[in-house]
Amino acid sequence: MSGTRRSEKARDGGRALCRAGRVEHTIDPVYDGRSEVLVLGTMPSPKSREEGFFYGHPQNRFWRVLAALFDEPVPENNAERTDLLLRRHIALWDVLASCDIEGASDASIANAQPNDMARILQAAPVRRVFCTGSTAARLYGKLCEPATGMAAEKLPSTSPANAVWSLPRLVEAYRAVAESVTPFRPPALEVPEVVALEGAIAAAGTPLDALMRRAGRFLAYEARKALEGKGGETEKGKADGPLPACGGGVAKGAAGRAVRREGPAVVFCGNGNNGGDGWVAAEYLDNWGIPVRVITAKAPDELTAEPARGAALRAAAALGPGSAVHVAPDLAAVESLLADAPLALDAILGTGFSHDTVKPPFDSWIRALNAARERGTAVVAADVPSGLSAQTGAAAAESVRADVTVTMIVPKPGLLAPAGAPYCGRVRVAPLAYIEPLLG
Ligand SMILES: NC(=O)C1=CN([C@@H]2O[C@H](COP(=O)(O)OP(=O)(O)OC[C@H]3O[C@@H](n4cnc5c(N)ncnc54)[C@H](OP(=O)(O)O)[C@@H]3O)[C@@H](O)[C@H]2O)[C@@H](O)CC1
Ligand SMILES: [K+]
Repeated sequence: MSGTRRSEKARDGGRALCRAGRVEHTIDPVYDGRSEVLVLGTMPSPKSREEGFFYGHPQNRFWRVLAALFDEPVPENNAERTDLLLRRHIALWDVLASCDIEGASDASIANAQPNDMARILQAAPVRRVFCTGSTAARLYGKLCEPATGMAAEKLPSTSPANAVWSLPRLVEAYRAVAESVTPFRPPALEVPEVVALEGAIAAAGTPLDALMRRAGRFLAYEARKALEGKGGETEKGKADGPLPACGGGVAKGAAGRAVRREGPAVVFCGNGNNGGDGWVAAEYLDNWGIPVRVITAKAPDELTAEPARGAALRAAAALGPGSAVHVAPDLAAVESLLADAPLALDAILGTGFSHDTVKPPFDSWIRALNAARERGTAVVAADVPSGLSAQTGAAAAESVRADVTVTMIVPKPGLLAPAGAPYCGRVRVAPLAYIEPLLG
């Protein structure tokens, strides 16, 4: 009963059915049996019809609002937008099935025919209905409410035309949506179960390289928050986008410690897929205006693990002139790069590691990282602090002490174990995919 598969009509962006003046809705609703709120617009704009998905205009703030509400990075494509909605138990559609309309002008709507809301309401336990603007709310009240018996709550439009509503105000107005859905708390899974889950996610349509992109973006998102000194706070109204490059001064770091902010962020990448997360994060940080120094034992074309190799090649090519890659630097160079770093990312070892000792050069990198943290560098770990067994929490002789650990998809037992927890700092689970239907 999934409403998420896009029809032939949707894939052609609705152009075939978009006659002059008369527009027919051609994008399938997003919902499933877990959707608890229904969010309705009026009718997709020409840009959305072209994109084949809701709120497709790059200036429309709908996706930025939703991402900020749930404290996660802004989704970048329609698969990620669908995933966000389903993960957060939100159904999305529009009030109208067809109407006469000029461009994206709600004011010009005439001869409106409503969508049949029973399609969603009979399949999903929807508790509240929200409309994203006055026209949608008015048309819903007139054309849909008599059939549904559910009143809709009016939200401000996220359209760029509604400039009087700033992004932070929009986020506050939309908070009722987030407060109406039941948060999903992912269970801790054993490492072999996590590997199996990654396979199931891939089989369900999100290949591992796409998953790694989401992982690295989430890591960069949390790292940027650590740099801003926001720690565990929910980011209210903050859009992804360029921030000023690191300037001078001192801010409160992720753990509330004083963090120096003079130099580029340092990203340590191992040779496996944990390193791949680091490469993607480096690319995002650089793209957001935060210069990085990537430290790697091997050049991207020497890596063999996939999808890490592809991620590293892409990131190395994308880094701007303010950033740099250091292949197999000696320890003095590593220490020098860390000397002024406000932020360091630990993407050396992840779930692939469970040993008593860490091999060179990674052992010396970990020592240097921990020493830098003692001097005020904020440390954000990818998936698990390097040196720690994600499965048991046992720490190797050299193990990273992190301020924040961004663990992918689900918590792992080692992060929660008494032996492992002190190394992790604040643990943030990155909800990279809609896993509820896959958990059996
Ligand atoms: N699969 C996916 O698509 C996704 C995966 N994701 C990410 O992948 C991570 C798992 O990646 P993985 O399985 O590649 O293992 P990983 O933790 O990088 O370690 C392997 C490296 O460790 C090294 N090594 C081993 N022993 C060592 C020692 N004693 N001392 C030193 N080094 C040692 C070993 O080197 P080698 O022994 O081969 O020389 C190899 O290079 C996971 O944690 C998550 O972050 C997410 O992006 C989501 C999508
Ligand atoms: K790590």
